[in-house]
Amino acid sequence: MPLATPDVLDRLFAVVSSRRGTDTSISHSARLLARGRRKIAQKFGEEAVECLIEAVAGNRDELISESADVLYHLIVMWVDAGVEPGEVWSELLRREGTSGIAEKAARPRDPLA
Ligand SMILES: N=c1c2ncn([C@@H]3O[C@H](COP(=O)(O)OP(=O)(O)OP(=O)(O)O)[C@@H](O)[C@H]3O)c2ncn1[C@@H]1O[C@H](COP(=O)(O)O)[C@@H](O)[C@H]1O
Repeated sequence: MPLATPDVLDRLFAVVSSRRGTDTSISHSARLLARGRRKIAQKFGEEAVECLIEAVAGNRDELISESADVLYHLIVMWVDAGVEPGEVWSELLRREGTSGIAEKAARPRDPLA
């Protein structure tokens, strides 16, 4: 049994990638990928909204479950867009140690603002 570590995201990405172009009657990922980018984006948006509803309601267990749905649908979106998980991990690594407050303060000022 694999460990419950973030490696599960890399494994999930590999499985969803392998489903592209396969039988849509046995794979939900294959079905979603076949339905196209707009549907994939719509499903991600729906899952994100369900997730935030549980967060606001303070439903901890449902928040965990909906978070897993969001991550699955985000990964389907990456597969469709040709984004590799490592590219996102690299972006997170690049940001590591930089406070969001400091990053925002360092942005060029909009002269029209
Ligand atoms: N993590 C998930 C996962 N999370 C959610 N879902 C499915 O996402 C679907 C969401 O259901 P909805 O009714 O909201 O969406 P829908 O069926 O597209 O319906 P409509 O919105 O079109 O009406 C359900 O069928 C869930 O089972 C997932 N399906 C698959 N996985 C993982 O992906 C792997 C590959 O799955 P398959 O591609 O199905 O083999 C699995 O082994 C799992 O590890």
